[in-house]
This record gives sequence, C-alpha cells and structure tokens, in this order.
Amino acid sequence: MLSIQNLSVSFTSMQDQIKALHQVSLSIDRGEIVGIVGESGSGKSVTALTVLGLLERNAKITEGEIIYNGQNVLKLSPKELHALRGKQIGMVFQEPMTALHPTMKIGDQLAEVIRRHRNLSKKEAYAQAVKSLEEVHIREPQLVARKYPFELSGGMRQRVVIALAMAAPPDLLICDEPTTALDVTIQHEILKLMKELSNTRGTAIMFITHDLGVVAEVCHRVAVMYAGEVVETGETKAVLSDPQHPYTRSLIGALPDLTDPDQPLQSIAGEIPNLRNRPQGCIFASRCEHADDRCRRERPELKSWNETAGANHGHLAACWLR
Ligand SMILES: Nc1ncnc2c1ncn2[C@@H]1O[C@H](COP(=O)(O)OP(=O)(O)OP(=O)(O)O)[C@@H](O)[C@H]1O
Repeated sequence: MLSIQNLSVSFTSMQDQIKALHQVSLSIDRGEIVGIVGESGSGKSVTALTVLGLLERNAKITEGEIIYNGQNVLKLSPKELHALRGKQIGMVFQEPMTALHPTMKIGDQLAEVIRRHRNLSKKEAYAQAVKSLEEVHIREPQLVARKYPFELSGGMRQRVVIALAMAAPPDLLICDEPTTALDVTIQHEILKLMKELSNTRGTAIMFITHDLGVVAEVCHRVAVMYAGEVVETGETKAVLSDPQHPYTRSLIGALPDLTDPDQPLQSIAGEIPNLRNRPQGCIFASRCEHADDRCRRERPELKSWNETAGANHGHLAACWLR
C-alpha cells in the first residue's frame, strides 16, 4: 500500500543544511501496523510529514520516492495532496486539541466531516457521528456528541480524533505519538482500539513512537530509526527478541527493569551526530562500543545477514558487525 524508497530530506536553516533523513526505505501493507521507533530527532515525524505532503517550506526532498496505492505522492499537486489527506490517509497526533475545533460541539464536528465524504442529510450525518463515537467505545455517545472538546478528558478527546480520522474511512492512518500524553491505562485502551480498527476495517497504521513497550503491544513490524536512517527493521517479535543492531540493543537496554528497582538506568553514551555534516561511515559508529575502522569509513546497507532468501522474514540491519 505504501512504499517509501531511499527518501532523503534536508532542511535549510540560516546558512545551514540539516540532512534530517538519509535514504529511508520502508513499506506498509494493507491492515498492517508498522511502528517507527527512535529517540527524539531521529526523523520519525519528518518521515510521516513527507508522506502527508506537510513538510515545512524550508524542507527539500533530495532523493527517493513514495508510492501510495500506485501513485507517486511526491509528484502530486497541493490540491491532490489535500484530497489524499482528507480521504485516503487519516492523521492522529499527540495533542488531540490541534485536530479539534475548540468552539464546536463534538457531534457537529464529526457530522461535518462525515458529510464531506458521504452524500448524507444533516440529520443522517449526525446519527452517523453518534454511531462513530460508539465505534470508538465512547460510552453515552449521544451525551458526548453534545459536548465541547474542553469538556472531555484527554483519552476521550483522542478517541474523538480517531473517530474523525476514520470518518472517510482512510486506507492508512498515520499516528504520531498518539498515546504519549495519556496515562498508561488510557494508553492501553487507545492502543487496543487502534488494533481493533485495523483488524476489522483493514486499515494500515504507521505508528510513530519513542516507546518500545508500545511497539511490542501493537505493531506487527517495526523500523528502528537513528539520526534520520532506518538501522534495523523486521517483525516486531524478531527485532525485540533478537536485535541485530547495537543501537536497537541499546534502546532495549535503556528500558527500566521493573523487577529490579536497584538496577541503575542504562543510557546511551554520546550524542546523535551532527546532521549538518553526516559521517561517511556507519551513522551509529561514534556511539558504538564495537565500531572499528571499516564502520567509521563505509556506510553499511540495510540488509539481511542470512544468505538464504527469506530466511530472516524481512529482518534487516545496517551493521557491518552483525
Ligand atoms: N522545519 C525544520 N527546520 C529545520 N530542521 C528541522 C525541521 N523539522 C525537523 N527538523 C530536524 O529534523 C530532524 C528530525 O526531526 P523529527 O521531528 O522528524 O524527529 P523525531 O524523531 O520525530 O523526534 P521527536 O520524537 O522529538 O518528535 C531533527 O534534527 C530536527 O531538528
């Protein structure tokens, strides 16, 4: 459904060029939930914004292509991109208030979006809006439909945003840290809801998060990003239980051990490299305790380490030493 190939994106800021993405490739099939995980600044949001055609004006796509349902997204006009976002690709961001009209009642907002996509009377659209609140498991949907966004809790608002995003209904939902601001119980319920929507409607989901626990809970596959590159990708279970890239191992190692509170928290030594001047070798070499001369000199490709075709079920890593 979605295939991103060798995507590189730079930002011009003052006199500088920040190379935020470097040859990023990833794909998402129908009904699949694919996680993009990495530290702050690794390029997760830039990847999503490029697919949505929402990059800021100082951004430049320097190479690559994005094919969505057979069409090259990077060649679409602003009008076509707008239509794509409205109808085929839904969006859910961390802060639900950014997607909601603050002075319009929930039911009216939903009904308006529904009418944009379907030829329904106002009354029919409103009834459909109430139904869509029910579908995202909002109790007393009639009552909630009559409320304003500020009258709802954060978790309820995010459910409303999901209902709005699903209204078209889209083939692909792009979610950028949708549960980060919520407490863990609500987070779990929202994740369960997303899994259910994906299962019942076949909606594909690009799920951006910095939280490996969330990836383990919802994602079929995951792409681990570091400093604008995908360094490892594969089925979630395989990547988390048998990580091949030292960065993925560090991320997993940095998770707190709940069974041993005395265990000191591990952090990843060093800093993300300067994106103005990307190193020529492995992007993680400066923070990798195993790096040798070759790692500093040559950039490893994202590839399987087992020669037998398909042996790793698409588990790929960009590391010379694996
Ligand atoms: N408009 C912009 N101008 C200049 N640099 C930008 C711009 N937008 C993003 N960047 C840079 O691109 C890089 C990737 O940013 P991005 O927001 O994709 O990271 P992220 O992985 O989503 O991080 P976070 O988890 O903090 O949202 C960062 O170095 C960021 O500073």
